Amino acid sequence: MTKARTLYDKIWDDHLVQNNEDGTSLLYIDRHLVHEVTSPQAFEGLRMNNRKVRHPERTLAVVDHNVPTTDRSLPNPDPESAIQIAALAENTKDFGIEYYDPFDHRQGIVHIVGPEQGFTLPGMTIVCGDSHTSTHGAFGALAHGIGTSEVEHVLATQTLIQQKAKNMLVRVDGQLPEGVTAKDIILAIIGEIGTAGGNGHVIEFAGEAIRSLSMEGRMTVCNMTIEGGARAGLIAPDEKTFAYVQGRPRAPQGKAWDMALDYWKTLYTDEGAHYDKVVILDAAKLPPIVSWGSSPEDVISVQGVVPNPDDIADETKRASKWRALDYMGLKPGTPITDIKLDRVFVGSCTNGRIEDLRAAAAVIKDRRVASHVSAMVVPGSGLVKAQAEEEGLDVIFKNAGFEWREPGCSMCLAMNPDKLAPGERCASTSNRNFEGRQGFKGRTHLVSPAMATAAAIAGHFVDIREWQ
Ligand SMILES: CC(C)[C@H](C(=O)O)[C@@H](O)C(=O)O
Ligand code: SF4
Repeated sequence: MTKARTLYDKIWDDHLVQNNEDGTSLLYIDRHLVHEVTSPQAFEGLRMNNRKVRHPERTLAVVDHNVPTTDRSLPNPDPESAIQIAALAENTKDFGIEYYDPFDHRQGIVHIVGPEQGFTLPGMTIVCGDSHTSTHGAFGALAHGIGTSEVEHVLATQTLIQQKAKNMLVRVDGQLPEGVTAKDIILAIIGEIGTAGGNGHVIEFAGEAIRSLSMEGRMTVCNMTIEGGARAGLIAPDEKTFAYVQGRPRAPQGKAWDMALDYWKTLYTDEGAHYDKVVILDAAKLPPIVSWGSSPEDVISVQGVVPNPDDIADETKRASKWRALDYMGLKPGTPITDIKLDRVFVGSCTNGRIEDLRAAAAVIKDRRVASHVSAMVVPGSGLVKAQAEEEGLDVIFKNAGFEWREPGCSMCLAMNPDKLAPGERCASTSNRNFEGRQGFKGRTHLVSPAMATAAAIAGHFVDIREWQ
């Protein structure tokens, strides 16, 4: 009998080209996503070595981090960004790679575009010079971020040198209460395991609560796996996955679809397979979550209070959490619902998909954004934007006083004109809250789309479970 294997083991084995003497392995890479920030030097390297892209048809490029989310027919206000975008256009043209430019209706955040196009498929190895490539693990693909020199390596060879990670299981049992979402699941997991909890592991998410999530929700969970320190996150594909993929522009069709499906159905962890680490959570006990500090592990229930770092035994950790509170301008014991906001951002590759925008819009019910709050909704892609507009969500947002923008990374990170001013406090549906992430001295609280929208209207955090 063959050894019981995890889903990670299976995908790894199916892509292994060779094991090297130094303990590393050469893996075949099925799909390579490229964006403007981490690719320029890689293309430069190819030019210098007179090399071609090995498989242009397995490579897809899109611009996202540097694009303004306002009218793009105007010149880019940031010359550096304009150079970066022009470089991607030129590189993809020179090397024969498909590229979605800022005016293409398919343009958007790379991790939203891949799945939308059916470029992301179960069982594949997927890389991108971007840490949140873990998002694609929601399809049962082994997907992880790589550095710029590795981007060059994959462009040139369609392979990657990797060290096999350990297997970790995070099982979320039971059903989520009303108002509690995929975002709260992953924030709770990171709160539980810490930002180093997944170090050296690939995390497989399983359990009833994960199975019950839509593909969008699963992507939210896998997106933030990287914030838990893991190499990648994985969810075994099922009927929901197949239904999402079927009919997408780059998905297999006809006989190829049937063959793919047969293979995809073998992608699950065998009974009795070994995990090096196991964490179990009960979904029914999860509240809506708000981050209070400058790390995604600094999380608490919306019903809680800002914790007191003096309660932490470890001196270094205590000092770092005091520093976080100082940066955030918060005092221990303050109820989370007393925290007032200046800005609200709904978007990013964590929560910029259609389901997220629907959840946000549903909270509004003819109310308006509080007068002291400035709020914006940034669809994750042109296709998400078009779908939302078809459903009239843009009108709901605009009538409530939200800005409705063009797709891109936007205020998830301060690499384009959407930034917090120093001292501004933001409820954000993105994934990172470290110092300066959304702008110099900006203060970020990570929350779900419904929580962010309710906070925009109330002007402070509210418990979405009590929202009428
Ligand atoms: C700019 C890019 C390299 C970066 C990443 O790797 O994740 C960005 O997308 C982020 O979210 O911080
Ligand atoms: S939306 Fe944010 S997290 Fe996602 S790729 Fe862009 S910058 Fe990175």
